[in-house]
Amino acid sequence: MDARQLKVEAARAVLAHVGDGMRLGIGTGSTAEEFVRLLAEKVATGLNVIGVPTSERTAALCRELSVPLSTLEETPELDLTIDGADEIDPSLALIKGGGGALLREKIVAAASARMIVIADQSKMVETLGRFPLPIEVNKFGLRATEIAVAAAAAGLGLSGPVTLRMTGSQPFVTDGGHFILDASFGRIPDTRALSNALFAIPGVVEHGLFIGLASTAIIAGGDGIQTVHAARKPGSSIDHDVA
Ligand SMILES: O=C(CO)[C@H](O)[C@H](O)COP(=O)(O)O
Repeated sequence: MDARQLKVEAARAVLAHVGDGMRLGIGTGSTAEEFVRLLAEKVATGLNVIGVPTSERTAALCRELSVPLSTLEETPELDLTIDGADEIDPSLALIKGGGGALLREKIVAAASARMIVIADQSKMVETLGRFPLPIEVNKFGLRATEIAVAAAAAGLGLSGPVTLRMTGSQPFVTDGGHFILDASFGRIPDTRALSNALFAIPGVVEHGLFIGLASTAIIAGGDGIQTVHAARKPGSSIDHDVA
């Protein structure tokens, strides 16, 4: 199976968690889009759900496929968010934001009772950090924020290029009107410490470390679907089921 087919399989498997009447957060990216396509088929045959999209891109696809939409203003409490990820570690901490939607993705996930992340097996890592960490920053004071991000990382023994994300010759601008810095720090042993250090920088709007948000990961691989549940209490173990 190629990578796209694995994404479709993960998206198909998560449909089992979607019930009638649910208020859904709908993620961004190629895996989330496979989910939207399958969800639209269910909606067309009578499933009643309302979706809050995490990006303009996802909203456009939902509209095109007639998936009913709401906003977080109208529907501030959600039952379930389904989203992709750039990296997933065994505790279900994530790196997200490869598609530039991390701010809305995190707001929507935090407003949800549960978040299920869907991915192909290439996204699983032992320690986050192979994928450059997206950091959403205010346009004002960009250079000062870049310097502060590098200094915060250095304080934790992390270093590496911090680059402004571009679209062609122009900086990439998020749906919220911000820029994104992609930080290639390599392995991040203490994600919580880096998260705290980044939030201490005034120009940082949000970062792509999602810690303690995903309750379940549905991972598609050559051997089938693996469902991983986050430990409910600190220190308790992670359950792995292979279906
Ligand atoms: O965080 C994201 C967008 O901001 C995506 O979920 C992440 O980049 C994974 O995308 P894909 O499913 O295309 O690999």
